[in-house]
Order: sequence, then C-alpha cells, then structure tokens
Amino acid sequence: MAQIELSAIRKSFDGTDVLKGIDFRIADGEFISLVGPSGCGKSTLLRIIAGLEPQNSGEVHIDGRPVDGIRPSARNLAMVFQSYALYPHLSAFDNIAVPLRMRRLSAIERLPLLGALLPGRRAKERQIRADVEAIAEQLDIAPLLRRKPGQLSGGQRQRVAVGRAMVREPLAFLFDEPLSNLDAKLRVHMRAELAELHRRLKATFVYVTHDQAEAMTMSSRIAVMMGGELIQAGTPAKIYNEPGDIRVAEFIGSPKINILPGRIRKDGGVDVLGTTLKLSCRAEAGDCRIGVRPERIELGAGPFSGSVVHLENLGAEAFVHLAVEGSGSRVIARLADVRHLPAMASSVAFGFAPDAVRMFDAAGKRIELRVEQAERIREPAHV
Ligand SMILES: Nc1ncnc2c1ncn2[C@@H]1O[C@H](COP(=O)(O)OP(=O)(O)OP(=O)(O)O)[C@@H](O)[C@H]1O
Repeated sequence: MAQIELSAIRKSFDGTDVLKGIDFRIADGEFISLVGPSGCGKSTLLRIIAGLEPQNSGEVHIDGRPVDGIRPSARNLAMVFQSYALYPHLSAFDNIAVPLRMRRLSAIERLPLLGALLPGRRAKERQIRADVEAIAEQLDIAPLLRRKPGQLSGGQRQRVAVGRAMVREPLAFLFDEPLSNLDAKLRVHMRAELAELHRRLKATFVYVTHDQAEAMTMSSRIAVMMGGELIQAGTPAKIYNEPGDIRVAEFIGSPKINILPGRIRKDGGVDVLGTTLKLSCRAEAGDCRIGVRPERIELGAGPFSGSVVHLENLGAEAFVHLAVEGSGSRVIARLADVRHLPAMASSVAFGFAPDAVRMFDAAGKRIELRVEQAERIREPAHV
C-alpha cells in the first residue's frame, strides 16, 4: 500500500490558478477526504495524483518515488468516479474482470474466438473467475454478477465499480464524489460501507467530496480546500473543534457555526452585542468574529435574548432559530431535548460557556483566547 506526497503542486487552466501550491503528505493506510466548496480544485488535485492531469509545477511521490511523467495505468492507483464509468454492455462480472483480462491475457488471447483456442487461456480465465468471485463475495454482489449495469441500483453499481478497482490490487484508491448520484438514504448507508471497506482493506483511500458530513463520518483525516489552497488538515474532531480559519469553521458542521460580530478592546477584553465576555486575548484591538457551534448555545438564561423565528423539530433533536434582539444577527441553537421547545415568536434568553467560543480576526484567522475563570469551563456557566 502507499504513502502519497504532494509538494508545491500548482495548476492553472487558461491563465487562472486553480491550485496555488499544495503541500500534503498522505500516510500509508489513511482515509483522507479532500473537502471544499465546488470549484476549489479538489478533483483537479485528485486527477493530478492519478496522472490524468499534468501539474504546471510541483511533484507527486508515491512510496517515495517520483511519478510525474509516469502514465496513469503505470501508477497502480485505482480511481472510482462519480459516474462509476462502467461499460453498459458488459455484465457486472465482465466489468470487474476487465482490468484482470487486460493485465493477464495477451492481445491474441483476448480475441473472442481465436483466443479461446489458445493453450493456457482456459487456466487464466479460471483464475480470473475465481478472483472476481472472491471480490464479489467480499462486496456482497455475488448474486448480481450476470446483470448489466442498467439492471443494478445505484448502490450496487457503486460496489461493482469498487470491485473493478479492487481486483487490480492498487497501491491506493482514489474516489471522486462516488456517492453524489445516490439518494440521501443510500448515501448514508454507503458511507458506512466504504468506511468498513477501508477498515478491511487497510488501503490508502483519497476521497473527494463537497459533502462535509461524508468527510466527517468516514475519514481518518480531512483536508479542507478553498480557492485552490489547502487551508487545514486534521482529524474530523480537530477540524470541527479547532478550526484554524473561519472558512473551515463555517464549512464543517451542520447547521453552520453561529458567527457574531465582536470587538477586541485595547485591554484584550472582548465585547459581543453589548456584552463583555469572560475571555481575553492578546490580539490587537479591533473588529473580530465570534463563532459558537449550535449545540453550545444554551437557552433559558444568559446575557443575550432573541425571538424565535423558526423551529425545526427532527424528532430526536431540534434547531431553534433566533433573531438576536438589538442586532441583525441570527443564531441557531441545537437542542437534544425536544420536549420543551420555546414557542414561535417568543423571546428567549441565551448564552454560551466561555470555552465554547472560537474567535477569528477580521481576516478570518483564528485568535487564541484565555478563559478568565477556569472553573467556568467545567460548569455550564454562561458568559
Ligand atoms: N479542463 C479544464 N479546463 C478549464 N478549467 C477547468 C478544467 N478542469 C477544471 N477547471 C476549473 O478549475 C476549477 C477547479 O475545478 P475542480 O473540478 O478541481 O473543482 P472541484 O473542487 O472538484 O469542484 P466540484 O466539487 O464542483 O467538482 C474550476 O473553476 C473549474 O471550472
């Protein structure tokens, strides 16, 4: 299996910089998600790793060897596309067998009539059959091998595409939004399947998605890309809890993190919507932005108040949308207990613990904070 190293990768299309110098190391056996909004360059980066697109500058190393200039098929990486790129006229069996036949049979042996007469072809076909059936067994598609792609569901087609990638025993699997054609329920199911497949294969997976929930639920690490740059990489928990940039904070998490306008005073204190937080920082005085995740907003007490403008009760949890009084800000609170929801249009007091606050400067970079009273971190006290 493979370690993949990207150094200073740059790419432009028609004079527009799409990748602006990407440095990233993917360890052997990791499940890495490249995540970011549409157009941020994640598919282009994946295609450069695969060798399907040349970079303008920078290097790709696989297992310590430079692969630039090596054609895609010789890189021994398997790519699973959004469209799965299955041959519609071939059965699932033959689709999975294609890479094996290409590799193990000579051009003459692959001829339909003449090839069958050649000595040794039968034994090779028997081995190919055994290998395809073993993979199909692993993916739970053995009963479907005779069907053509048009007779399979989206999820089954996806497994055939993964099977076709697996038979090649690649150094790494590259996935380009493989679940985006599936309906919402199947997507959730396939997430669990892919994570399970990764645990079983222990292979390196590089997975491109614009869906932060997919990235959060499957990956060992997430690399967040924006505007052609890789702005933060880390475990899902680290990315969620300790975003280094406001764009990461806002992209990861649903509902989105609440952002309120704040001001850093000369003495390092922080004011938000007329209230002074029990926090301080060493940053220069000026405007800042305060981020608080919806699950950290506490309703019923606190220095702020808002009127309920929308309620989303999902049964197991609820989202309460508040228009913050005296400002144009909106806040969403996530409630785990749906039995006592505030009424629509009612006025609700709210607050948050000091350690729930993530602060960003005017340029969006994270500012480290000091919580003034340490005991407040342990108690669910408000600001
Ligand atoms: N072959 C190409 N020629 C010109 N521009 C391209 C080409 N391929 C990609 N681009 C442009 O490069 C940028 C990055 O594209 P890319 O497909 O890598 O984005 P992405 O992050 O994968 O987006 P999405 O989630 O929408 O697929 C986009 O602005 C896109 O229009």
